[in-house]
Amino acid sequence: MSRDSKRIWVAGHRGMVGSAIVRELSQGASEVITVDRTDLDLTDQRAVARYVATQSIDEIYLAAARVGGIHANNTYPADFILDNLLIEANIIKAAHDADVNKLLFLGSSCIYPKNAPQPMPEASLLTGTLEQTNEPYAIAKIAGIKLCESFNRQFGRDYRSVMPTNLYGPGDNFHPTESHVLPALMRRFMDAKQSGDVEVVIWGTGTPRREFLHVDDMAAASVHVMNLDAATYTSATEPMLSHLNVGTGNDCSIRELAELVAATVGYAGALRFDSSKPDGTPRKLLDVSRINSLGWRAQIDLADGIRRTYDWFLSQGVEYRGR
Ligand SMILES: NC(=O)C1=CN([C@@H]2O[C@H](COP(=O)(O)OP(=O)(O)OC[C@H]3O[C@@H](n4cnc5c(N)ncnc54)[C@H](OP(=O)(O)O)[C@@H]3O)[C@@H](O)[C@H]2O)C=CC1
Ligand SMILES: C[C@H]1O[C@H](OP(=O)(O)OP(=O)(O)OC[C@H]2O[C@@H](n3cnc4c(=O)[nH]c(N)nc43)[C@H](O)[C@@H]2O)[C@@H](O)[C@@H](O)C1=O
Repeated sequence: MSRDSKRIWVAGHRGMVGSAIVRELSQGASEVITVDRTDLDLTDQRAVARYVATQSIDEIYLAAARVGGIHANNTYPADFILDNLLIEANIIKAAHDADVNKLLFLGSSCIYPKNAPQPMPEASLLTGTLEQTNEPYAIAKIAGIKLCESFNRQFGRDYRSVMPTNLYGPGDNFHPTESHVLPALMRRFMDAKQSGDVEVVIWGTGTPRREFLHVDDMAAASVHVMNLDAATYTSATEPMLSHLNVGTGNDCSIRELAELVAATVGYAGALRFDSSKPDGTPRKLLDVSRINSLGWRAQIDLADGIRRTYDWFLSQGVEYRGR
């Protein structure tokens, strides 16, 4: 079958990353297929098997997951481990059974040990203990990598994995407590500006460091990795036979991020750090030398990405909290 006639399923197409992957793929000649959660619950093994068996799929982008920030992960650990294990196991098994040979699994940089060397190379996987606030989610994501790796080893499949750093952009979740830091602060600063509040509370000490990648860069990286020829991907991921990091290679402190978001929103009040809230991992910066050497590099600078995200957020109307 020629590449032009590929039929590609994007699982999680309504999410921030899935919708960006759909936008990216729509620029090419492939046929992109999607199915709403109301028609297919991805935690339902039989339903997923039926769907994949009947769709003549060539490739799958597995961007569906239960996702949330530090508070959501810490509050709903059972949901985060169980839903993610079910979704990835159901889709990967259904893909294999239906002879879908190519799949891209999206993991997360939280798979690496809490005190991994910085920047964190792919080889630091399983070399130490995980951050407590998201251990259940991280274990599910590690299981996803190992599912792909194991189907490759046992059955010769071409199931690839990418480990994104912290992402942001259009389609993000702006919920006040369940979201990630960047959209949470964007909304909080906007609300504070509108109501004239003299200070805004930021969780934790402000000292943890994070790396932020715009979701359009993530979508471009996903398609880039999926389209590498098999020999290139395999040699790039050795000796793990599994995953590639995706990030910018730069990080900043939460305080610096907060200052940047406040400036973008135009909030001029004070920042108060609430150290009774968890900081999570002290630093999460990915070593992106492998993916860079394969011809992909992040394009969107953080200040520009935050500005674009804010413009998009404003365009959604004041009630928008997420999907
Ligand atoms: N956001 C981030 O900072 C990061 C994300 N990632 C990874 O990237 C991937 C995408 O994340 P992101 O786009 O941010 O997450 P979102 O929450 O924006 O999207 C997740 C998608 O999964 C779908 N989904 C969840 N559960 C089910 C289910 N039971 N049945 C059907 N569909 C379901 C959701 O459907 P619906 O919209 O209908 O609810 C949604 O479309 C995930 O694997 C995540 O772990 C990795 C690192 C950082
Ligand atoms: C993508 C990644 O996302 C989560 O891990 P995280 O990197 O800790 O991401 P976060 O965005 O939630 O927090 C980053 C930092 O920011 C601080 N912070 C300040 N104020 C707010 C705030 O208002 N909301 C949030 N969420 N954090 C805040 C917060 O205390 C922390 O120090 C996991 O789900 C993990 O599993 C995962 O994969």
